[in-house]
Amino acid sequence: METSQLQRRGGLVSLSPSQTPRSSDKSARDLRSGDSNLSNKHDKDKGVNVQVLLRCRPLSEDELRVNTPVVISCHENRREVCAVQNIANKQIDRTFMFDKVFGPTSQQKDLYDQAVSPIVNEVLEGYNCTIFAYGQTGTGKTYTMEGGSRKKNGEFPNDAGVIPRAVRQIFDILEAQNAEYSMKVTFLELYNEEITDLLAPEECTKFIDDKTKKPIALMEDGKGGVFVRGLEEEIVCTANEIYKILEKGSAKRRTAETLLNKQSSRSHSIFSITIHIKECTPEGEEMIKCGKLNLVDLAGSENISRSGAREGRAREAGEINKSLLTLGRVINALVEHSGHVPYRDSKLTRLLRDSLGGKTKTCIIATISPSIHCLEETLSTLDYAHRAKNIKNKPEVNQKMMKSALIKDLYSEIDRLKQEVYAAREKNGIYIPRDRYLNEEAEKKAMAEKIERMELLSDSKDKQLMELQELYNSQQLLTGELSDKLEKTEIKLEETEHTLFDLEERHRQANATIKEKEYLISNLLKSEKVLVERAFELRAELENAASDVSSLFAKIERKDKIEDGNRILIQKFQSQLTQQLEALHKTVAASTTQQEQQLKDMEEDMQSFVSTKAEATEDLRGRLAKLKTMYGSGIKLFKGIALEADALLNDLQSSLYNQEEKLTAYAQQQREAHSRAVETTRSISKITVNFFKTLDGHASKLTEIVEEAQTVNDQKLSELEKKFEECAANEERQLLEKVAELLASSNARKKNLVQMAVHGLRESAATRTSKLQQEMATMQESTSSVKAEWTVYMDKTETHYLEDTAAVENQKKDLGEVLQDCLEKAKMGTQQWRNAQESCLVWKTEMLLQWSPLFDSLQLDHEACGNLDSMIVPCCGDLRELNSGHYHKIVEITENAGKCLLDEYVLDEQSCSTPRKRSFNLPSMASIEELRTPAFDELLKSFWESKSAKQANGDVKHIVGAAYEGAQSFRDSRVPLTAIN
Ligand SMILES: Nc1ncnc2c1ncn2[C@@H]1O[C@H](COP(=O)(O)OP(=O)(O)OP(=O)(O)O)[C@@H](O)[C@H]1O
Repeated sequence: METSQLQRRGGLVSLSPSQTPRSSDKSARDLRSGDSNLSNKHDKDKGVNVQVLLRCRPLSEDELRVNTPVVISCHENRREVCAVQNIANKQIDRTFMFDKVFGPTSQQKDLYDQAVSPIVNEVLEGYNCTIFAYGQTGTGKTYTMEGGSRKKNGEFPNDAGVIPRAVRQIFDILEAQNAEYSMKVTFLELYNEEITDLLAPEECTKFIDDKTKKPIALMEDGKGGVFVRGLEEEIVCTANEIYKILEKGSAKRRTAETLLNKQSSRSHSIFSITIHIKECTPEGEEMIKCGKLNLVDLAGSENISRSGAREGRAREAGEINKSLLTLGRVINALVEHSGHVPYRDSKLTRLLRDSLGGKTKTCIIATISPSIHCLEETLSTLDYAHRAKNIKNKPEVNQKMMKSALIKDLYSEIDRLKQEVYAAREKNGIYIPRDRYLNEEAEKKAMAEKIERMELLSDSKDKQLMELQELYNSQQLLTGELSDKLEKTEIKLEETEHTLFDLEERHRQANATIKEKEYLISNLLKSEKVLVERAFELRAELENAASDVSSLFAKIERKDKIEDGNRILIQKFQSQLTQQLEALHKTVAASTTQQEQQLKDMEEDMQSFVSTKAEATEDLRGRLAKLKTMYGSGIKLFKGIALEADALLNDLQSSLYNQEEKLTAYAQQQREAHSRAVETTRSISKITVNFFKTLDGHASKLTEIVEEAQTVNDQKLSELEKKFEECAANEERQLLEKVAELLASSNARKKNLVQMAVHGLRESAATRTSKLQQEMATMQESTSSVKAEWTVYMDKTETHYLEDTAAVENQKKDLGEVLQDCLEKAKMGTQQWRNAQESCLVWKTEMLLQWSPLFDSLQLDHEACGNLDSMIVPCCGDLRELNSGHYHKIVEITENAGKCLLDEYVLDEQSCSTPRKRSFNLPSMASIEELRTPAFDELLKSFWESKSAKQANGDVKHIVGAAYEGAQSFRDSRVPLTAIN
């Protein structure tokens, strides 16, 4: 009954609802128990470190689905957490040690039993304890503090968090102890630096978002503590009541869906349980023990961009982060023992002031995610929590109050309130009890003094305010400018973000391109290597080709040398030919001159002969005329003349025969000489033609060699070109198309180079060949022209020769004709002479017949054969007969048609038969008269006088009898006489 009364009265405890029961309370100080004093002193002296637990949640289903890598490993036994970090491709492990570590597989119960349960016990011992969860959004703070699901059908769920478990434990202990207690709970929310009472009645909460509604103020109690004015305190008697309150309060909490948590708490929440427990001292005195448990669920620290917070949510996140930042700064200051701890910078730190560096026992549960995507925040949380470990609190157990004192306090309070109510009800004015009035007056006085001081302070503060106002204004302006700038900067930032995004995209693309390029480059390097190898091979091939080309050049040089030798040979041959031709020319000219000379001589001879003959003929004519005259003048003379004429004619005939023989011999000689010359010329011509043929053969061979060499050259060059093209094609095929652009130029250059070289070689070879061919053509032309000239010359020479021969033949023919004419004429003369002789003989015979006595009386003096008296000349055929004196010869020369005929009549004196007649043709002579010339006589005379004539003995076949005086003219005559029969 008493317990329930206490419980019911719990809300009347003088501590303000949010006010932490403070061990330093003046009223309570005297009521401290001796035990508590001891333990408090111990804690006070040493200080107790804030207990830091670490909890790592398991990967969510979504994370498991996408196989999110885990970078956190928890070693619960070693109380270590290891974060695997990858910086600049280097794996760096960071290990943090905490008071307790709970891995992803840890259960709510484990955490509670190991870490929270002892704290709850301490609360029941009279300590103020705070448990708060800190960590990145979505890492399980709410899950840890409140739990996953609510109690169903009265069963306590496995995933129930710290708060329900603590509530249950408290009630379980209190019930087990059968203690008298009162318990009250408060549940507030700190959202955007505004405190909201989550347990306020509905009417109030529906205006919670109303901006005009004054928010709940956080007040200083003047003793270093803070309290929330007007915060609802719910007095609870059972655990279920608390659960309901919790449910109701939690439902009111501001949550929102973020990228990292579907139901993210956007505010800090503080759930406080204050317990007053009645205790009895051994002396039987009733004491009241007070303990308070603050269960704080902080909003998650978050990366705004990663959590996807925008606009309002971004501001939220900003505020959350701001309060957490202040919390961090407070922790830092406490750890570093800085003089100033910036509790006042945020409401969160003001509310938690006693829990951090104060007299409260504090436990921080740091929650983290094992995902690689949260590593940055996880490390920050780990750093943060690890640092917080060093915060030292000086926990003090709350002073126990005697129940009577407490009741007394409460009664006085009630009285005060009653008097106030009474005064207010009875009087129109203000009525307060005298004591109170006095007290208040004193307080007023003190207050007035204070106010005075405050006013002075206020004045100075006003001044300061004015200054600050000015400063504020200027700052405002500055802020305006800055906000403009900020806006611009934000716009710029946005643009920069866009640009950055683009740049990142580009960077990504560039990276991809770089990778591609790297791949390409590696391929390129490979192909380059292959190319280099190929280039080496090609170089070797080129060197071979170069050596081929040089050997080709050497061949061409050799060929040039051969050609030069050929040229020299041709030149030599030309010079030799020219010499030979000159010699031939000279020979021909000499032979021509010789021929001409011979012809000249012949002409001269002929002329002399003709002239001689003409002279002789003239002489003969003269003689014949004389003979005629002589004939006419006397018979005596006739005989002599006839004889003379006969002799003359015979002489003439013989000389003519001689001349004919000589002429024939000369003609023969000429013919032979000519035929020899012709033969020589022919042989020379043959040799020359042969030489030209050989030359032609050589030239054609040379052309063939040149052509062969050119074909070989061409073949080799085309092979080289083909090889090179094949190589190039292979290389090109081997290379990627992308490399082709790079290589195309080098290939083209190489190709051009080789083509140019090949072209140049070809051109030079072609020019050389064409030059050679030209030379050959020129040589052939000159040879053919020389040949043609030679042929023309030969033809001309032959024609000339033929013409000359024909002319000679003609001349010979003419000569022959002239000779024949002469002979005929001589014959005619002889015939005429014979006729004349015959007629003479006839006449003589007649004469003999008539004048036989005359003949008988004629004494032939053979010794004096030249006797002009002798009319009968001995016969040329038989001198012995003549010498015998038995024969008499009568010569008769007749002339008929210009031809002389000499008839010889031989008379045998002894038989006196008819005289034998022999006829001879004489060279032509006009008349028998001509025989009687002094030359003829002289001829005969010399004839008779010469020994040879005397010793002739029959060798002399023709003797022309003539007058002694005419013999001389026939002596040199070479015209032979021809016997007719
Ligand atoms: N240890 C755990 N075991 C199983 N599930 C967990 C655990 N911790 C967290 N979760 C789950 O993770 C999700 C997010 O947890 P919770 O809402 O508690 O995160 P939070 O830190 O409170 O986030 P916020 O700061 O945004 O409020 C919840 O669905 C919760 O069930």
